[in-house]
Amino acid sequence: MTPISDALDSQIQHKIDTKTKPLGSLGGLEALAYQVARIQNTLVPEMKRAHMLVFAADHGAVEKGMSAFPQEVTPQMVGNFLAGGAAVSVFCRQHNVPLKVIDVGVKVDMPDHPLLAQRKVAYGSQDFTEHAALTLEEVNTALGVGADEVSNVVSQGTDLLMFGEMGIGNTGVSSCMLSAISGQRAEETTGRGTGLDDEGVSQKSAILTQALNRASTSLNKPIGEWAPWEVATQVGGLEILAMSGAMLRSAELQKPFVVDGFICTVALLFAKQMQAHVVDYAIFAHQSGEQAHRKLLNEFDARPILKLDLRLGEGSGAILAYPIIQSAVAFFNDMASFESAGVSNAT
Ligand SMILES: Cc1cc2ncn([C@H]3O[C@H](COP(=O)(O)O)[C@@H](O)[C@H]3O)c2cc1C
Ligand SMILES: O=C(O)c1cccnc1
Repeated sequence: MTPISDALDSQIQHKIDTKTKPLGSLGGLEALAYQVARIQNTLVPEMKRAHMLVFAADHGAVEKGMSAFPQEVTPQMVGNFLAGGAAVSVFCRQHNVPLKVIDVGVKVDMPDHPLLAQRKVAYGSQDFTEHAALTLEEVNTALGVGADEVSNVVSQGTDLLMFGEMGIGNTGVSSCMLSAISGQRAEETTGRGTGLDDEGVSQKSAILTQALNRASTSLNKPIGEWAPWEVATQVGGLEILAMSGAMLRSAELQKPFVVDGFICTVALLFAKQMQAHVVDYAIFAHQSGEQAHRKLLNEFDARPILKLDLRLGEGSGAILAYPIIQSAVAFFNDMASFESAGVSNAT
């Protein structure tokens, strides 16, 4: 992965600073314009075509009681995305962004649909309280599916990738991956997901602790010290890993991508274990209501665009941030400079 070129850095900053506005007054929008122009390595960036890829999969440990909702909601919601009735479908339609759903591991077969890619790696993961969640081959296949889907979209032409997920139980799987990578206990990383009460959260965190203890014993290593492939096989999820693969390929192809909520940020954390520079291409859409997200964002030094207490996933926060990213590029390209508009600058 080539690091982003710094050749235009001072010209990009100069272009921002000479617009008809007090210095720095467009705040976070300036940082966004700077990031997109740097990634595209141009003083005239484009932000006209974006694509949303939603990865779907199931999780064996859901049967132990990790979510407020039953597993059959995963395929039902995939149907809803395809029919155009889900939140992400509605917002993508509003902004003219094509949506594609990729089945990487839903527990049942999904009927064919023009917006669905049938890329099932397995019929869900194994219950990670009892065994490793995935084989190494499944992990690599899931990473590869995410990467392939991004290559397809990039070959059609795109300025921005957005990723989303659907998989009942995947806030728990994300918390477990976060604990395994960071060494934080499950109590610190577990949240309410789709709406568990306090008792439900304690049960979820006990399940995650059981999975982390089982895997630590089998690897003979404490959490925080596992290799990335150990994290992925022991406690990973197929849609989360597919998003990591998609992020890594976006960065390789020098395309910016939008990180949605907590689950998507954990996918980025995993991708970062493989390639640190992937983070330079990430635009953080929002701070989710899932409790561990704020701290995780701080660790990335991220300044999320929105803070709406969304706790939905699907890529819904990413698509909501899209018009703001477009506005950042629009001001950078189209606003007058003090010189062009004949406006006096600060003395
Ligand atoms: C109707 C419905 C639509 C959703 N859309 C996204 N999610 C979100 O909720 C799930 C994660 O939460 P948990 O870990 O608590 O199961 C994921 O599928 C995520 O995309 C949904 C969940 C439900 C119930
Ligand atoms: O922040 C997220 O990604 C999230 C939170 C709750 C439920 N689903 C997703």
